[in-house]
Amino acid sequence: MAVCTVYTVQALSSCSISSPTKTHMGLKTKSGRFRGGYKITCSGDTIVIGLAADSGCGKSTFMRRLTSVFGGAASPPKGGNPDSNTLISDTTTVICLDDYHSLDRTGRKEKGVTALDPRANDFDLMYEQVKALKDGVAVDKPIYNHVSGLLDPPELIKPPKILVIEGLHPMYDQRVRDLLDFSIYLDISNEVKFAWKIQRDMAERGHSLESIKASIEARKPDFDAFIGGSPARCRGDASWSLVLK
Ligand SMILES: Nc1ncnc2c1ncn2[C@@H]1O[C@H](COP(=O)(O)OP(=O)(O)O)[C@@H](O)[C@H]1O
Ligand SMILES: O=C(COP(=O)(O)O)[C@H](O)[C@H](O)COP(=O)(O)O
Repeated sequence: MAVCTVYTVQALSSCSISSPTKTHMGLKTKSGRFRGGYKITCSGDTIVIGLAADSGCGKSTFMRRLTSVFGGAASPPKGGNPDSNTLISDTTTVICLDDYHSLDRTGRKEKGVTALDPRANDFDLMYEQVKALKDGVAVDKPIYNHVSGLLDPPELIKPPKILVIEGLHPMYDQRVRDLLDFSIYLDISNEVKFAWKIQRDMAERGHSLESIKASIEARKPDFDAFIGGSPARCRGDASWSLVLK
């Protein structure tokens, strides 16, 4: 059984959230029914949505599905880096906050920090670029390459109607958190997320089973310190649950 809890933060000044008669955003249960429908209405030009979760919890998968709900199939930037983490549809651009890692894989190893450690992430750049996009200004965003573990040359991101920032820490930095119009925390049980991570990291990122297991163990304390055990910094005051049996 997989248990998925979605926590939401109420909208900030320029936006409002209501439960409409028609579902605009929700999770589909196995029975095919949507639960917890929300309508997001914003007066600003770019709506910014934050999606937080640990590695392997299904953030990218969830966003691929959600972008098609918001309008059109999503694909990586055309003609760009094949290892880009960005997804673009007619209305929505999803950027992965791993692109703001300040340390690459070797750098993290040398310093003895995990990717979840705030010291491995450049929150100043994250804030500047999310703010610029929200203000309608294009940015040259770095790319963290999950295959090589290196930081690749930047890619141009133009301001979309809906900007989704997904990753480990969309709500950790107060300045970034204040830019969010709506935020979601995906809470997936260890059993499920570790199985998903192992399968994905072996198939798509070329990691060995042993190295993934070691990484999972090494990250547990930082998950508790900076994500799962830090509700004020990654979760809101409303909650939304889904149980898959
Ligand atoms: N809703 C789901 N149902 C079944 N498998 C899923 C689901 N979401 C994710 N997965 C599996 O988990 C793996 C990791 O998901 P991904 O979206 O890459 O996670 P994240 O972006 O949070 O690291 C995917 O490759 C996929 O196989
Ligand atoms: O925690 C994550 C988030 O990515 P995702 O949520 O997509 O798994 C990754 O492990 C880091 O970005 C480091 O990557 P690496 O695995 O290269 O060390």
